[in-house]
Amino acid sequence: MSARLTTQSVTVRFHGLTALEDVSISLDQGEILGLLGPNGAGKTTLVNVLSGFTRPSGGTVKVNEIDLTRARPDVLARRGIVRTFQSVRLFQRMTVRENVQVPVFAHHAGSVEGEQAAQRALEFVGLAEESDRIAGSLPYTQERLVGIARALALEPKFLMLDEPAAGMNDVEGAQLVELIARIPAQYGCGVLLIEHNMPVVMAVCERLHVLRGGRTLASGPREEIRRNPDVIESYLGGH
Ligand SMILES: Nc1ncnc2c1ncn2[C@@H]1O[C@H](COP(=O)(O)OP(=O)(O)OP(=O)(O)O)[C@@H](O)[C@H]1O
Repeated sequence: MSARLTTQSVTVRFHGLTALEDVSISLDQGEILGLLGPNGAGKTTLVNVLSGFTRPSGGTVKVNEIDLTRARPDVLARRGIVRTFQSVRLFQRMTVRENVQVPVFAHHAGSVEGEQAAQRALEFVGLAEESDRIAGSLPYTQERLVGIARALALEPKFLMLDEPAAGMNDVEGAQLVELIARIPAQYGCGVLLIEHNMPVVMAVCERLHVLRGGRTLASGPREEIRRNPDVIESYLGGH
């Protein structure tokens, strides 16, 4: 059965600052949902809540009917909820392959399946031939691809990508779009994509959820969001 990841009325407060208020989203396996909003809108905080790095002050996180609101990141990863980070930190002296294997082996220590999953992920992101290279010698874009391969090697049901194209040039960004678009078919997972680059978002996301000031501004199919006057005024600015 296909699974659905949801938040229901999630609120996060940090010492008086409300980072998220009453945010409800859903992500189905097999779809790509774009999460948009200006700086400070609460996008990363929502991903932190979904991946267990931040406990919400209110609301729930569920996969189907299973409540995972207070689950730790490793528990969520085992249940197939995996995220990447805005700034990837690789083990500089390890090889590319070892970097991808580390999280996999944390789940199934040293297994053949784990090795195979890491290999598949490296092939998928186009880095199989760089597997034996020392991670510290990789250019920036490839470093970011290793971060995505790491997450994919866990064979997630739900993958959250936090600004994966940040710092890439247009050609690299376009290649990444093509790669992200293939993730649901290849891995059968749902993808939550945080991305500021509007052409990237519009190219790969069927549905969008827009945050502003920690609240939901709009949510719906891409074409509807593109025409939404509130979104145009407050965020898209004519893009
Ligand atoms: N750990 C924290 N402690 C205090 N305030 C925080 C913390 N994390 C985030 N915030 C605040 O919560 C708000 C939402 O931040 P968040 O990083 O989620 O926004 P964002 O939409 O991801 O922004 P950006 O596009 O800049 O990454 C901001 O005002 C931020 O300063």
